Amino acid sequence: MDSRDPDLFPSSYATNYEDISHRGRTGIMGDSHLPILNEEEYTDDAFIVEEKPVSSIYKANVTTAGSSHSLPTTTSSASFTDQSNHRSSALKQNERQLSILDPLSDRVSTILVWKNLTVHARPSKREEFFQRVKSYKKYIPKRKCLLSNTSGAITGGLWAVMGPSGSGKSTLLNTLACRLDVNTIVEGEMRLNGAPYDNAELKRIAGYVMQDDLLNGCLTVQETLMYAAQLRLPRAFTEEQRKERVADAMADLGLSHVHNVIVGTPLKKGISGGERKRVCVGMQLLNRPQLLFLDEPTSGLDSVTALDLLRTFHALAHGKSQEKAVTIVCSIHQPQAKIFNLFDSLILLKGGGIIYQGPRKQAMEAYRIAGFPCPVTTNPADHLLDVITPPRRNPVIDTPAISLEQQAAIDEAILKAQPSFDVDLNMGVNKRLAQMANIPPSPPWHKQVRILLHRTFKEQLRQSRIIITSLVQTVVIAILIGTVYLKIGNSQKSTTFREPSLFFCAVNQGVFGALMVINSFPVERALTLRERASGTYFASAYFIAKIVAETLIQIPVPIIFSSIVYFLIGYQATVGKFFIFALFMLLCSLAATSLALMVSAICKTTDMSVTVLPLALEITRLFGGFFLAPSRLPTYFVWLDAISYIKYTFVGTALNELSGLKLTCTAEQVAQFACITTGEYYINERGYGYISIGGCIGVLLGYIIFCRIVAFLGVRFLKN
Ligand SMILES: Nc1ncnc2c1ncn2[C@@H]1O[C@H](COP(=O)(O)OP(=O)(O)OP(=O)(O)O)[C@@H](O)[C@H]1O
Repeated sequence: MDSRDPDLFPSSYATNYEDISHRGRTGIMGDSHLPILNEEEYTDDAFIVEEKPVSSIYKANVTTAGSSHSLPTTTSSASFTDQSNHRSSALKQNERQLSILDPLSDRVSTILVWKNLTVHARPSKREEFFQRVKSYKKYIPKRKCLLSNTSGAITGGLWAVMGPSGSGKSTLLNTLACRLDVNTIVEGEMRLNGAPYDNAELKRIAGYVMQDDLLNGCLTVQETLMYAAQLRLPRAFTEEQRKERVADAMADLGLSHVHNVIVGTPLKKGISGGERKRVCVGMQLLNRPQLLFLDEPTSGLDSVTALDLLRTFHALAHGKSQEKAVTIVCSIHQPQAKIFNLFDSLILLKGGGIIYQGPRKQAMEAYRIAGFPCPVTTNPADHLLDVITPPRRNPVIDTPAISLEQQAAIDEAILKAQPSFDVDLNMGVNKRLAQMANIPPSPPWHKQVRILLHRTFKEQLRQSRIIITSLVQTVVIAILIGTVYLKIGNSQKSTTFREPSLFFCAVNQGVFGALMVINSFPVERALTLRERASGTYFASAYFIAKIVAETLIQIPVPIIFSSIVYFLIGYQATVGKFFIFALFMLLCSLAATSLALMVSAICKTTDMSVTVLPLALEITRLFGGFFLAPSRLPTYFVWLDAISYIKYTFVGTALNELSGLKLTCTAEQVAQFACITTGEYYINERGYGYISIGGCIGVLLGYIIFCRIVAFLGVRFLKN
């Protein structure tokens, strides 16, 4: 069978191949008709394809490959031998492996090895339900295979994990970084410098930068890095040393010129996309990790920024000093040629299996041996993916698709064209003690609370526009309510205004705060989850700092509201009663924000939260004690009534205002026996007396504490 056998390559692909082969060969021979190449783009030796009898090698490969339908994995090319009982020969073996795998192996400090790694995803509850319904008694849970029996090693330098969309790049990265979803099952072994590792251990020596850059938009670059340094660096570091690390990270990443610029929010422009990505990397670099995982670092960046960023990564991976060299692993989608040429090594994935692993330059050689030399004018990264990605059938231009057999033969040929190597789990075992010895822990809990409190205050004050707007809104609404019910006095008529005005005040304070929390918390939660995943702080430290800072910032609003409303409406003018009224407004406002916090911590997304919260608010209003007096409430609604914080605010303020109230009557009202002289009459008539003022305060405090505990549990345990 020839490499251009029409059975193996349908017409369109054969033409394509013909073209590839022709151009490849003319390129080698220096055909003068070829376009003059941009030196930076094409000087890489990956493009210089040596002339060899390609077709014979390919022929041998595809003949043995047969017509297998299964996707290839590295196990087909690697023979695994357990050498744990032969330490010295294992070390020699290590060196040999490293020299095959990694051109920079002499300066490697951390080696990550995995063997027979398989990852499955369990079906979601919904999928499982439908599968059960469909198959009834014969139900066998169907798992989706995300990675199938892969083995490999990551050593020093800059690594690219490439592959078609859905091939498992992020899954491989997340598995190695111990960051998989909870619905996944991992089988196989992973070792770091010869020892099994877990998330906690990896956090100490590795960083992970996710695809989307979640950062605090209102902090500057320097502040962002400084807070990260305070939270992540060992407690023995002095403030000066932390500043030095931050300055170092900014210098390494080319961020010094924007150190004072805010990161930016969708409404307020800050640093550029590439700079945001650098800040994320900088945060991970602060504790000098030996390993850095980056998920799609160039996504969303223009080509110049992407190239610039990758040059920075290349410089970091090849560090100025051995101490500073970081092994960087990036998952990346079809990089441009200049970016591709910056990578030292490559892992090429397809359908959850590894098709190629080793030095980048060698990949082109393997493809050439397999019969697919890269044409000189083609981006090598595109070529690597094009060959392993079967073209889809296109009925419009009548392109026949490649059959599974043909594609499997191509994959097999590429696998066979690579030098085989053994994956030894003991690789790097001799480096372990020197590199991973006791790293001192980061700051204690109370210090984390202090740092986070400082950060939260700073963020809130930077958003002073929101605080000022909320204060202005409070003043305006307080004046409006005050003037609508202006000076109600003590006449018999005043009783028709007193309770509605009290209820309106409770509703106002009980809704305002909730709306602000519901919109902002889900974004903050996502950022917190990410920071905690990097081991930055404890969930409890974050939560306490958040609660304290927000409560302190929230206090002025109900106080200002009460001061305006109370005196404009003219409730009983005694100091004690005013303070009790203001206390109820404060508790009502805190109960509202606590409810909103709980809803958004449980619902997790803004969309879900804004659907659930209005229902909860409506219930608290409906059962607020005003539309339906507590004495007339049907028993089957008692439980809904019990969870309405507005009711306890309203009843509490009504008891406060009506007790001791003296009402005046006209002579006519006395003559008609229509004169009620005390507020207590209304307390009895409406049934407010079933609880005391202290009882209302106690219930509101209990409500606030309960909602905050549930919110904390949501933040602590709901991770996705
Ligand atoms: N937790 C999961 N549950 C179910 N399926 C999953 C899960 N994680 C990944 N997958 C599936 O596994 C396959 C590989 O996903 P992965 O995100 O690793 O691919 P990728 O190569 O990074 O893709 P892309 O380049 O498009 O981001 C996809 O088909 C994806 O839908």
